[in-house]
Amino acid sequence: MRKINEIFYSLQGEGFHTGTPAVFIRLSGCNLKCPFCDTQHEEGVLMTDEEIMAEVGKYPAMMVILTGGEPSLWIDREFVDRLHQLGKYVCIETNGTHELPDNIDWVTCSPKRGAKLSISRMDEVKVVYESQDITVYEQLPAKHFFLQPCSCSNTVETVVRVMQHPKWRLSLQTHKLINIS
Ligand SMILES: C[S@@+](CC[C@H](N)C(=O)[O-])C[C@H]1O[C@@H](n2cnc3c(N)ncnc32)[C@H](O)[C@@H]1O
Ligand SMILES: Nc1nc2[nH]cc(C(=O)O)c2c(=O)[nH]1
Ligand code: SF4
Ligand SMILES: [Mg+2]
Repeated sequence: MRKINEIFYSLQGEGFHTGTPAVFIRLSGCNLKCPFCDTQHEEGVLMTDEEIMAEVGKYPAMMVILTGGEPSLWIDREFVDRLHQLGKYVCIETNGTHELPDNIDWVTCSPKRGAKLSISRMDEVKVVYESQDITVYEQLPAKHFFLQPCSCSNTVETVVRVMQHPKWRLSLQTHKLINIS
């Protein structure tokens, strides 16, 4: 059984896959308490993997995004395999503090200040911009680097910082801009 906060169908709003239809599986619970966190994830219902797969199977999208809370605390290789058996491409949104199963297709790592990283593989880095030094993240082993305004509040500052550090690209939370989930 896994504690599920919500399963919903939307577009990936952020980062490299922005605009791609995806089923989101939001697992409940996190090991961090980021002051800016935009997600209420503590509530949830226990579901079997069969129930989760049945819900995911209702939607036509190929992409599944595991998020939370911190999904790495709650998922394993077998869970990812089951999604693969449904023909899904499995992405994860993680703070990077906990190891991941090695069969995930796409890893989005969003490092948090003061939280030590424990993962060695990531496809994209997505930093929530709070005026911190972003160059410390530039040695991470990712192909893509995104800087994301915090709660859509500091977009101009984020644009300026990206233009000063062109290794980075702007990630907007586009779902918030168009009022979808
Ligand atoms: C809610 S978190 C869940 C996954 C994981 N715990 C993590 O932090 O990566 C999903 C994404 O939203 C980002 N995020 C959280 N609060 C935000 C905010 N207020 N503004 C912009 N991005 C935010 C996180 O950094 C992460 O990239
Ligand atoms: N549309 C949409 N895209 C997202 N990308 C990452 C999200 C998350 O909360 O992890 C998220 C979300 O909550 N909604
Ligand atoms: S790690 Fe992610 S889910 Fe956990 S508090 Fe921070 S932003 Fe929210
Ligand atoms: Mg979100």
